[in-house]
Amino acid sequence: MEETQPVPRVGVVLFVLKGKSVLLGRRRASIGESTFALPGGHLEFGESFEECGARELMEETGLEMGKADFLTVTNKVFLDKSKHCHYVIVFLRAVLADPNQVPQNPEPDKCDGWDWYDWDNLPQPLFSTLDEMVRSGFNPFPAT
Ligand SMILES: Nc1ncnc2c1ncn2[C@H]1C[C@H](O)[C@@H](COP(=O)(O)OP(=O)(O)OP(=O)(O)O)O1
Ligand SMILES: [Mg+2]
Repeated sequence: MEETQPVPRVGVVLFVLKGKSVLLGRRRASIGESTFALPGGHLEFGESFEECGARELMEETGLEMGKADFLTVTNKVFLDKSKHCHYVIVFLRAVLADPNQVPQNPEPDKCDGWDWYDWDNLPQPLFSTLDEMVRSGFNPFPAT
């Protein structure tokens, strides 16, 4: 019988910025359980990064994405207790279409809820990839 080899997948993740804050939610999922993470998910066949980001943001938070820019990309192998997987993760910076929108939690099985957190006072523990970026001095805000 032919065995399916695991392959790398593409994730698109958003730094949604509002003033000096970023949108984070506490994950309820196999990878990064209980950590604070950015909204995002798997790139689907035929999607642009922006389309994927806007779709995942709507599915996970009910928020409508406004302008988005490419920030960076990482190549990450997760050796989680429950699951081993490999992602190329594309990070975008985005703002909301309407800054007064309030995040909802349409997928309570995947997230405890979304809120805005001051970049200078982020909650702990952060999702591993985000934690590594913050520790390395990464800053998602546009240069002023
Ligand atoms: N905040 C994050 N920082 C870095 N990588 C992330 C982040 N969020 C997700 N990823 C990476 C690792 C995840 O396993 C992968 C897919 O995202 P995840 O949120 O687990 O999928 P999903 O359930 O939202 O996607 P789908 O709905 O498409 O199945 O992307
Ligand atoms: Mg997700």
